[in-house]
Amino acid sequence: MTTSAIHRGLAGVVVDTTEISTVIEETNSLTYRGYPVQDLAARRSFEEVAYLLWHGELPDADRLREFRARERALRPLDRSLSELLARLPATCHPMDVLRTAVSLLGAEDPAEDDGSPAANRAKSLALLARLPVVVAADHRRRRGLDPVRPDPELGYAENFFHMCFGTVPAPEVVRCFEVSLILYAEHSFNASTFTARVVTSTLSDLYSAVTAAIGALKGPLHGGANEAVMHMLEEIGSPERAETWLDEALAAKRKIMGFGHRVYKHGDSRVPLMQEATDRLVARAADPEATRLATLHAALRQAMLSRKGIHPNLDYPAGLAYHLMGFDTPAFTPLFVMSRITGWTAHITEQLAHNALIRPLASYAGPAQRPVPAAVR
Ligand SMILES: CC(=O)SCCNC(=O)CCNC(=O)[C@H](O)C(C)(C)COP(=O)(O)OP(=O)(O)OC[C@H]1O[C@@H](n2cnc3c(N)ncnc32)[C@H](O)[C@@H]1OP(=O)(O)O
Ligand SMILES: O=C([O-])CC(=O)C(=O)O
Repeated sequence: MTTSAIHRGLAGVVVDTTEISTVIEETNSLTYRGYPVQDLAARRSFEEVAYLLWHGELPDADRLREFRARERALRPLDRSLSELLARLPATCHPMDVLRTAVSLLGAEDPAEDDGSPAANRAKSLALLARLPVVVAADHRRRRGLDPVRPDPELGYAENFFHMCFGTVPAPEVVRCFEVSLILYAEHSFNASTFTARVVTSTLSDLYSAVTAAIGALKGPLHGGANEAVMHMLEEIGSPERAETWLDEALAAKRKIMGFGHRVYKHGDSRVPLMQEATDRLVARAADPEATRLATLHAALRQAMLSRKGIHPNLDYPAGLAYHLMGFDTPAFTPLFVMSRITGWTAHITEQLAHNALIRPLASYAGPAQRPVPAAVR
């Protein structure tokens, strides 16, 4: 079948409506359920933002208390998941660990899968509570350390540091992490969210949609870029090499990780806030290595702008921030998952509420119809 217009990568194609968030390219702005994300990041916790994305409104004090209590109670992992984690090869990428863990959680979920909004919200909350436990246990496993149990006295972000490192850093560091979680939570029909919606549109289950979304986020053109940014900074090595490295990389037609965006062409609305938070981490560290990395980071950003006029996306400052917080580079994209699970699952619910099977057309470019030759004997 031929079609008149082909939109490779679905660029510029509007495929559905959504009430969850909007990215306004012209004004470099992003709102979640109508609220500017910068204001949410300045005034609200990640748990409140998760509630907002799922329920459409911010929680009042009672609802927030109940939501937090339920999230904390759901954190502990079943033995089977802990055993599975221990059995995976140490070389397994943390995104593969997470994808496998979600698959197992789906296989073991005893809940009747009626796909109702209430059932899906309960599964979403369980994933929100448990994914950090998996990410932290895997982070420690790769360092040869035993897992640290979740602490129900600690908030979402603090508990995650506690499970990764056995301690909770200064409040400014926790806040910087929470800002990253809020900024990463939701971004309309990006590739991984769209993947989740495609899977959901076949009336498959929530775990299948999330497993597929993790696979889509892993790629370096999407969420995998935050990890790739750190590898790139390590490859460049020093601020003095930034310009020469960039010229060579562009001449070799390499994509520069953490730069460019399908929707924002004049800068990612989330970058200024994340960059400020990262700058605060650098100042706090007061460490020559952190200063050197930050200088290199700024030099590459400047060079990319002057050579190509291309701005950084959220993965650029987030990658450096996660490094400065002490996380291992391969764990950066799983941190993105811990946040985006909120957006993905909000979209799964929305897709189901007004479902239409997602099935585009293709313009055929293969050989014309021809007879099948006789079988070879
Ligand atoms: C949270 C997120 O997922 S944000 C995105 C994270 N991904 C990255 O950082 C990976 C690097 N960036 C990229 O590969 C791209 O910018 C994408 C995939 C994000 C967006 O791609 P598209 O919307 O398809 O932009 P497109 O590829 O058409 O780029 C337009 C032009 O800018 C160039 N360009 C865009 N981004 C980059 C980049 N990071 N490095 C070098 N050149 C780039 C393209 O080569 C193209 O140039 P051309 O017109 O001479 O061919
Ligand atoms: O919107 C996109 O295409 C990618 C992105 O920034 C995100 O998912 O946060």
